[in-house]
Amino acid sequence: MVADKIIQVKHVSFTYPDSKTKAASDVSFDIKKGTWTAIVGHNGSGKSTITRLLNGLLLPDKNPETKIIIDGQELNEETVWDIRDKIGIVFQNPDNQFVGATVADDVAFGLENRGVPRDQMIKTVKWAVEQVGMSDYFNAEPANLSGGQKQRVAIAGILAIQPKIIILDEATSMLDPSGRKKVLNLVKKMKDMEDLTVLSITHDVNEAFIADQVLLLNDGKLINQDEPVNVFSQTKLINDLGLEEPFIFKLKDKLKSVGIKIPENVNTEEKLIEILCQLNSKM
Ligand SMILES: Nc1ncnc2c1ncn2[C@@H]1O[C@H](COP(=O)(O)OP(=O)(O)OP(=O)(O)O)[C@@H](O)[C@H]1O
Repeated sequence: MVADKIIQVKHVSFTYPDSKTKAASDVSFDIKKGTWTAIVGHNGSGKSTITRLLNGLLLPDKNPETKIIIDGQELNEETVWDIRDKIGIVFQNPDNQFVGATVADDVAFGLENRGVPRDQMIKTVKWAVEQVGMSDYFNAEPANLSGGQKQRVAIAGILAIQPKIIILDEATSMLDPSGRKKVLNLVKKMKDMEDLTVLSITHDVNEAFIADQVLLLNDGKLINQDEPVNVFSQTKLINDLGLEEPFIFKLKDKLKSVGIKIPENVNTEEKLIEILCQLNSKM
């Protein structure tokens, strides 16, 4: 394995049974360990298909050049269970991911399944619930939590089993702005602390903008792989694909239209606020 590449996808295609078109078409990409990658594309562009291929739920079309390597292991019938253990997935609907009667039970579920000894399980559950800021709800019923809190508990369940990769499959799309922000901040913190590799599948360009890299899909083809600022500054392509520009780009355009020019390299809200404050103090 090339040491820092945790995911290697080479010439992967996939055709659903009875379909004439490829849902993934000769897709190749690498993902570095400890980074955040956003997979972006319109409805039906192949985002979920790629994720299902990564954890072996779908098998690629046969081709001698095709390879999926996860954490040094080539995905095949023998390695698929090992590889699934390395990947935790948070799904879109917070209500569909609970099995436990309390938050603690729920977070313990994956550990129980793996036969983790009780003492260690109690410690790990406490740690994971703390990490996501839900200790006050340890014995609460998941049904009584808000959407954002439910997603944080789902993340705790994943952290408890210590995966190498976490996939957010539209995990924030049903949350309000505050819940969304809390979940994304949490994932960012986890990425930095636990050296997790994050993949988020999203329609939300602002969520994709905080990633380290973006994979842009269209009709099953990977059409761009780059830093978010480079991907989203191709405005025509982004609009042609039916995606929006990130908020920060729109704001810079608006400021420009009223005569306030913001330097090209200012692409975060924090930097923009800093520049506007500097301009304000000179007025
Ligand atoms: N089970 C299936 N059987 C047949 N075709 C499918 C199946 N699932 C998806 N497809 C087709 O494969 C293509 C890619 O679908 P996929 O779900 O991967 O896209 P997506 O980008 O995740 O879409 P969305 O944003 O709507 O979730 C689409 O044309 C879709 O209609």
